[in-house]
Parts: sequence; structure tokens; C-alpha cells
Amino acid sequence: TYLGRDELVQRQIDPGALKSAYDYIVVGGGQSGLVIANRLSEDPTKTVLVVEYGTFDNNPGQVEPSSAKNYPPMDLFNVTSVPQRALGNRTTTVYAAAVIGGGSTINGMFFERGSAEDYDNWEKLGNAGWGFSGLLPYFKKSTTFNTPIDPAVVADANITCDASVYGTDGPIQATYPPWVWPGTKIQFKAFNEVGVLTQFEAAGGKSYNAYWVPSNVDPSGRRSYARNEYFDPAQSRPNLSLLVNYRVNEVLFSSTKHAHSVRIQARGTANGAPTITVSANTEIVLCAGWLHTPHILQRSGVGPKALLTAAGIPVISDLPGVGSNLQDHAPIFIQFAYTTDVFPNPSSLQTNATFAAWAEQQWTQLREGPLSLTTGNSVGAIPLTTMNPTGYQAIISKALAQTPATYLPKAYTAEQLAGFIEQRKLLTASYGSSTNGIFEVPFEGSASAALCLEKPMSRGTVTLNTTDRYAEPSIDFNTNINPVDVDLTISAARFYRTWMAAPSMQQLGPTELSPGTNVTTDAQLSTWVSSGMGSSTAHSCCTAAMMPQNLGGVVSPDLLVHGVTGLSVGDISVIPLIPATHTCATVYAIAEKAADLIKARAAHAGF
Ligand SMILES: Cc1cc2nc3c(=O)[nH]c(=O)nc-3n(C[C@H](O)[C@H](O)[C@H](O)COP(=O)(O)OP(=O)(O)OC[C@H]3O[C@@H](n4cnc5c(N)ncnc54)[C@H](O)[C@@H]3O)c2cc1C
Repeated sequence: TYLGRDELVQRQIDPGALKSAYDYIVVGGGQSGLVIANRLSEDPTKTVLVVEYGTFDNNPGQVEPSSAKNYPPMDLFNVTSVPQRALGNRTTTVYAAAVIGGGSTINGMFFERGSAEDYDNWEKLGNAGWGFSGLLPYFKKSTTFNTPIDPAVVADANITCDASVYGTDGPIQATYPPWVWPGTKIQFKAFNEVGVLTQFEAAGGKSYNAYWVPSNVDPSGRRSYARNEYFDPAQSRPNLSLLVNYRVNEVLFSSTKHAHSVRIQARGTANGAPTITVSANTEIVLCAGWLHTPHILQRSGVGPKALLTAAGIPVISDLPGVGSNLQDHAPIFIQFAYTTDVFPNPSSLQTNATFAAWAEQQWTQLREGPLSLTTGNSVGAIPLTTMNPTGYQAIISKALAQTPATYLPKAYTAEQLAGFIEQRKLLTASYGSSTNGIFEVPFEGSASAALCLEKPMSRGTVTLNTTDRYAEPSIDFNTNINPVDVDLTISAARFYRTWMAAPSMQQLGPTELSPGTNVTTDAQLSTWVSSGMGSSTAHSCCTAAMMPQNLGGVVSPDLLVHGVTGLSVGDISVIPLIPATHTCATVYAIAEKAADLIKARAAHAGF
């Protein structure tokens, strides 16, 4: 159901109704912010204010499956990267949500977790309790898995799942939509033939090889996300307030470096326009996402000293890691066509009017059929040992022989270098592991795919504009700046060809369109990579990393910002090393765990 304007106005607060202080202030009402606000306001004695730059997207279409592939510009910040040196100086697309519910409101609803190794690596970077076993209770707490509504589809496609790895009463609903393109089964079989086995269930820490992935939709196929599952049920709590269309400019600190309030300003007003200061009695929690959490920290005097000084911002905590360590899953589109495709296939919706009409009717009358799909439900997360069995050792040796500073952002300090060297140890171990995906190949019956680099060596930055701190920061992914990332991508492209050459695939008649069969040498493939790769699959993260301060980290394992008190981060920025998975489910788990940590320390302090 959708709220009318009057109801909306009721649950938002007018700036005039703001109190001078709340127990908690959550900065950003995106995906993680709404989870944390819900959990903190479960205690009716605690007051919680959420300040969100965006507003509600009330378009009914935004909860339909078709919204998975259409990202409304009004729900995103209008930003691009700086020219990417290893991508022929192209600027690349940047995704940062600007709407209530954040990324969960607009994302592709591909709802998976990483492998156990992904999270165990976080723990190894100095973060006790953040390994897979520490996070699994929070993955479960955030999610309910519903039995797929069409058992015939499940049986026919042989979708296997183990509901016990999910929760039974978590807010976010997940299931398999009632449709699978027939070609998907052939693609699974072809994967098996080239050494990529099918997982029975990936979400229990086995997200590598080939597997099925549910969509975060409710049993009627509608988007299940932070707004409708975490915010709407809490909206009547008198202790929870939400202020929309306001930007948090800065966090303000006492002389003892305690974060006591935030300064906010109406969206769209000019620099120097009136601001309002609101205080937090207990804690301020930054949930402004990978782009703006570091931006707000930098504006507030928490960040690299040289940068802050250049911007004329007094240094509260010299944390060089704020805004660096940026990672994402860089994609490149590899294009094939099937000359003898099965019917129906994904392009039948465009090429066959009868089928398209049938699909439309299935959807409007029964909410079934191909239009129930979000972004597909199957993926390969291929270990490097499978993609390149004869070459992976050489890639590992090359990575370990590099002088790291050569490829890292210039501003990296000795601490950050030390942190990267720790990350590199773990990354190269992953390159040699048969239980961790290095490249992702999403598939749903189409011949083409986006190959996504899951474990990059390159590191990017988010940097404050020193002459206008309220302008959008400069975003440099540094995609493929480390040549190891190019080697990995070449391995993936060659392996895709191997997959297309598998015996079962031949019934579909695959033919290569791009890069083209004449593009074979490392040099040729490398040119293709530099001209075609993007920087982001909307999984940007890691810009306020949870790592020790002597490794360039920004927050401790309890998510408190190093060097100050009363300030924590609860969003995707805290990830130290990007997991080989789409990030939404992981963000729910982080936010659920963050809320428990925040509650526990308040109880301990007697608040
Ligand atoms: C287009 C898109 C498609 C995606 N597809 C998938 C997918 O299919 N599967 C998957 O698993 N993941 C997907 N993701 C990734 C996933 O949705 C995100 O990683 C996740 O939502 C990030 O959550 P977050 O809480 O860290 O940040 P966000 O949800 O982005 O929340 C940050 C919030 O802070 C607000 N904000 C920013 N600055 C300020 C400020 N100064 N003051 C106040 N508020 C501020 C923003 O408006 C935003 O609402 C996708 C993401 C996008 C953007």
C-alpha cells in the first residue's frame, strides 16, 4: 500500500518541530540507516532522529520487479568519476543513492551473500567478531526466506536451497520468482562441464562456483527493502523522527573530541544558507554511504591531515584512511550471440510479439511469468584456480613481487601501505583458493554477460574539494591501475570462451561478437579491457574501513571512529575488503550488527 501525502507528512517531521537533542542521530536514511534507526528506536525510552538528504520515492512502479533494471536519476546523486588513467582516460559511472531506503530502494534485488572466506578475511584484518560465523546471525536476523510460490518452476530448473541458512522472521523477504529462462539450465550444465560445479545452497558461506540467488521480493513479487520492512513498521513510534531533504554538513566536536551534534542544512540551499544544529546525547551514527560518509568525516576534521589543512579545516583526528581504500566490482561486457537459441529466451520479449503479450498477461493476471524476474537468479563466482589453472600462480607471484606504492594513490601513508600489504596477503591467498570467486558471471539464459572483477588490487579515493567542501567530492576508482587486475580480467575473458565452448553449450550455437575471435593475445585483450571496462557495479565500498589505525583504518571492530568518541559508522564504508558478492544482504547484516554494538555500549555506559 502507498501512503497519501497527508500520511507522509504525519510521519516526517518539519524542521520547526525538531528538538534540540536526541539520544541518537543517524546520518542518512538509506539502507543501513533505516535498519539502525529501527533497532535503536525499539527501546521507547530512546529518541532517534534520522536526517536524510533525499526523500520518499512513492512511485508504485518502484516496488515492481521491472524497477530492478531502471534506476531513476532523481534517486541518485548526479556524479561521475574523474578520468580513469587505466581506462583510456574515460570517466566512469558512479552509483550513490539519494532516496529514503538508499540503495535498497533502487537496486537490482539480486540478494546474495559472500563466501565464508570473504568475511573471515575481515576478521583477519583485526576485526574480531566479523568473520562469517560472527555475521551469520545477522544475515539471518535481517531476512526471511519464503518457499517459492511455483514448485513446478523450482523442480523444472532444479533450484536447490537450504532455508536453514536464512532467518524465519527477519524483515527482508527473499524468494525465487516463478520463472526461469530455459537456457539457464543449459548454462549451469555447461559450467559443470568446465569445472564449475553447482552449489546446493550458496548463502551458507559457499558463494563460489555456480549457484542460485534469490531476489529480495515478498511472496507477491514486490520489492522488500529497508523502507517498507524497517521504516514503515516503526513509523508510529513517537521516539523515531525522520527529517527528509536535509543534508548533514558536519559533525561537531567538544574540546575533548567528543562528537556532540550535527549541523544540517536544507537540500538545495546555497553555501552559507542558514543551518540548524541538533545534538546527540548518546551517539551519532554515520550511514551516508560509501561516498558521503567519508565526505562528512573530512568536512568535520576527521581525515587526512594534509587534505584538511589544504581545505582550511581544523584537524580533529588525523585519519589518512578516510576516503581511501575505495573498492568496487569493475565490469566489462563480453558479447556473444546464440545462433540456435532455445525458445523462449530473454530476447523473445523483444522479438516475439505473441510471447511478449503472453508474458504481459501472465504478469498482470497472475504475477507470474518472465516479468516476475528482477535481475536474474543465477551466477557464477569463479575461482581463479578454475579460470586460469596454469597461470594463477604467476599472477600471485607478480602481485607479491610488486612494490605496492607504485600502484597506490600518491597520498598513501606508511600505515596505509602496511594495511594494503595485509590486504594483499589475503587477496593473493584468495587468488589461490578454490573456495572464493575472483570473477562474477551473472547469467539468465542470455549469451552475453558482464564479467565483474570481484577481488581488485587497485584502490581508489574519495577526496574533498578543498575550495568548496559542500560540492561533490572527487571520485577516483583507479580502476585497473594495478596491472594484476588486467591479468585477472584477461583470465576471465578467456574462461568465458572456454565456457562457451563446453559441449552442452553447443546446442545454442554460441558465436563471439566482442572482443571478437581475432582478439587473442594478452596485449590485444588488454586493449579491449582498457577501452571497455567500467569502474562500478554499484557495489562501491570500503572508504571508512574497519581496520586498526596503524594499518590506515578508520573505525574499530565496534565501529567507533578512531581518535574521537561518540561517533560511529554503520554503512558499507566500514568494509575493509570488498566481498565477492552483491552488497545489499551484507549491508543488512552490518547494520543489524552495528545496532547491537551501539545498544550494548550504551547499556554498558548506563545510558
Ligand atoms: C543502482 C544500484 C543497484 C544495485 N543493485 C544491487 C543488487 O542487485 N544486489 C545487491 O546486493 N546490491 C545492489 N546494490 C548495492 C546495495 O544496494 C548498496 O551497497 C547498499 O544499498 C548500500 O547501503 P548503505 O546504507 O551503505 O548506503 P545507501 O543505501 O546509499 O544510503 C546512504 C544514504 O545517505 C544519504 N546521504 C548522503 N549524504 C548525506 C548527507 N550529507 N546528509 C544526509 N543524508 C545523506 C543518501 O541520500 C542515502 O539515502 C545496488 C546499488 C545501486 C545504487
